[in-house]
Amino acid sequence: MNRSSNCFGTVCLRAAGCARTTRPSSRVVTKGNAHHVSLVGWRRVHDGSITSFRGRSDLSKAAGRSAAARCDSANRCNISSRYLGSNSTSEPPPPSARPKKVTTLTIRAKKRRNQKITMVTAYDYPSAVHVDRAGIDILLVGDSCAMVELGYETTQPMTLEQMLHHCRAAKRGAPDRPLLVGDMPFGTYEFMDSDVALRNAYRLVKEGGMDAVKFEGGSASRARAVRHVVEGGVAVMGHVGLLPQSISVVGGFRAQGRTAERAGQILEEALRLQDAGAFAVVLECIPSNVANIITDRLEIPTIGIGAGPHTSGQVLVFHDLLGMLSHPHHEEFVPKFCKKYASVGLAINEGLDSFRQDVEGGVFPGDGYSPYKMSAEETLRFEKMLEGSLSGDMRKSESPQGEEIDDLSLYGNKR
Ligand SMILES: Nc1nc(=O)c2c([nH]1)NC[C@@H]1CN(c3ccc(C(=O)N[C@@H](CCC(=O)O)C(=O)O)cc3)CN21
Ligand SMILES: CC(C)C(=O)C(=O)O
Repeated sequence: MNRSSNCFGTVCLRAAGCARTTRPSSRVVTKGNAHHVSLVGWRRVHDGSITSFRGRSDLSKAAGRSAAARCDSANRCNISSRYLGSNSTSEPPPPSARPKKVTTLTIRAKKRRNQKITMVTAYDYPSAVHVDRAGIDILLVGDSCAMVELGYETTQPMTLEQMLHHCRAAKRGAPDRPLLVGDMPFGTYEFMDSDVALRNAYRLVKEGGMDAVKFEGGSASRARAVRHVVEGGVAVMGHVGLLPQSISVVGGFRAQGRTAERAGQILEEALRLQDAGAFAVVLECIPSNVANIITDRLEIPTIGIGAGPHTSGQVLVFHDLLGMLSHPHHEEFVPKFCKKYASVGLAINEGLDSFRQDVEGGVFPGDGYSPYKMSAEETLRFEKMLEGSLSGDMRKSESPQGEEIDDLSLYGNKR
């Protein structure tokens, strides 16, 4: 076993749940030829309380340095051991160290305490794991999935079945900590009969594993549906300003609320959604001053996208903020309000290009990536068999590796 993984199995396991380490948390200690990482510190957990931790892991010097760095980053990132691939999980994390579930109450409390709320979209297992690891408060399985994952030009084609498929994958990636919000797809909640909305909201909760659902729009009839769904026991996030699902009415993905009348209307819609029981509301593509006033007038938090810095929180699309969409098909949809925090698309292009070059040039796999060997004895038997000197019966003869195979895990590791 890689000695540095001790650190993940014991120390960082206890660190799961911390949001921020408030004292230095790791130190590589060298005594003669022995090295270990000493971890002692205090951390603030998600409910705001402070807790202490202490740990030690014996390491080689190089592994020590890298483990210390990884543990520090684990502390910062608030991750649980299952995401770190720990293979020494004999010691379960104490309940106090488990990641604390973000709830609608947590979100409301953050606004009251003047703490910014973070929300990022994720549509599948790996992106949900990443969003969870980064300590983001709210994971939105948004219907922008239709555009960034499924290649549609708008969000309108997304079906409830497609949404459920993506919700289930995201849920498997982030089952414990972030608040999971699923978008109600276009055509699943607008009917005058609010029971349709309630029925579909129940599906996102029961089959998709979502904690809450999001509706676009703040008309009186939309607010009635929101009230009905909240009364039915499903938390609802509202969404005003630019409503991408109504693109055929609006005419394009562009800013809203730039006249006094329209800004007043958006404020009214947000107040109506609050009154109907929404726990938060997204403000999309509106001027900063308008978002500021709406945030001030509302009791519930506002989550902005292209709405300036004064909202209670911010949301961005996963692919946009990570710079994944360097393909021209995507680039035309990346909004100008989006800051790119990474160039993942570039890294993907480079990786794929290198693979192609390596295979075409005969460089990959080479000896280094051809791990499966046949013993000299079996090679000889094989050669003889090919020469036709072995009978069919002998081919079935017990292989010396037969028992060993039983002892291997699905991934070929020795148990
Ligand atoms: N990748 C992605 N990111 C998003 O944030 C996002 C989606 N897709 N799909 C659904 C909606 C659509 N969004 C968008 C997309 C583009 C602009 C944008 O850049 N609009 C330009 C004007 C474009 C025009 O006039 O046609 C602007 O100046 O506001 C705004 C919001 C936000 N949402
Ligand atoms: C952009 C966000 C707010 C959204 O609604 C989506 O991702 O669908």
